[in-house]
Amino acid sequence: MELHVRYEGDDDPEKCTARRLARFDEVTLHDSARATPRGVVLDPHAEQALSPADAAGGEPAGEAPDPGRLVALDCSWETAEREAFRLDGPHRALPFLVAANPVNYGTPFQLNTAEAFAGALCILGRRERAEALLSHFSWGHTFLELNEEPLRRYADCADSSAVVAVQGEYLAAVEE
Ligand SMILES: C[S@@+](CC[C@H](N)C(=O)[O-])C[C@H]1O[C@@H](n2cnc3c(N)ncnc32)[C@H](O)[C@@H]1O
Repeated sequence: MELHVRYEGDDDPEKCTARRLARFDEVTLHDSARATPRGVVLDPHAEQALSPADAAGGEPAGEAPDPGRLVALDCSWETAEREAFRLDGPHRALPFLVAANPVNYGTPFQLNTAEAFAGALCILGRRERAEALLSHFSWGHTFLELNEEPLRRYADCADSSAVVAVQGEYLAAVEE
């Protein structure tokens, strides 16, 4: 599965996970929306949750980009408003997952780009690729440990509704 990043460049370049992943040839950076290829866009504002049904790249059967693409927007959370995600392809939000990176440790939903790709890859059944991505970060294994159970359960879901139902259990537990 190809991993693409619309790189905004408004965050600290020293801490930017997308830049680090690009240095290891794990992702391709693009400096405009036009230059960014169509794929499943990881968008926290999206109406629909990512599910294993998106494994074909979010395209109708027979029209999937081979081998499928995931796209993230790497920007600061201050500028990550709905309008910033004008990128081509079906938009999907990641379900309840907790950040493990030192900047946002323990915060649900607010993942960095490496965590977002890794979470998506696990849900889409590509756990080994997720582990490879996270191996470039000292905190990487912690993301998989913290989210072990939800990631396994989301990956067993048939579709987005089932993912949302599982997510509901974690949200209820947090609110207790
Ligand atoms: C806002 S940027 C912050 C990147 C950070 N500067 C870094 O160094 O990784 C994180 C990106 O990961 C993806 N992402 C993070 N959390 C997400 C969620 N809950 N649902 C969907 N995508 C998410 C989005 O593409 C989002 O724009």
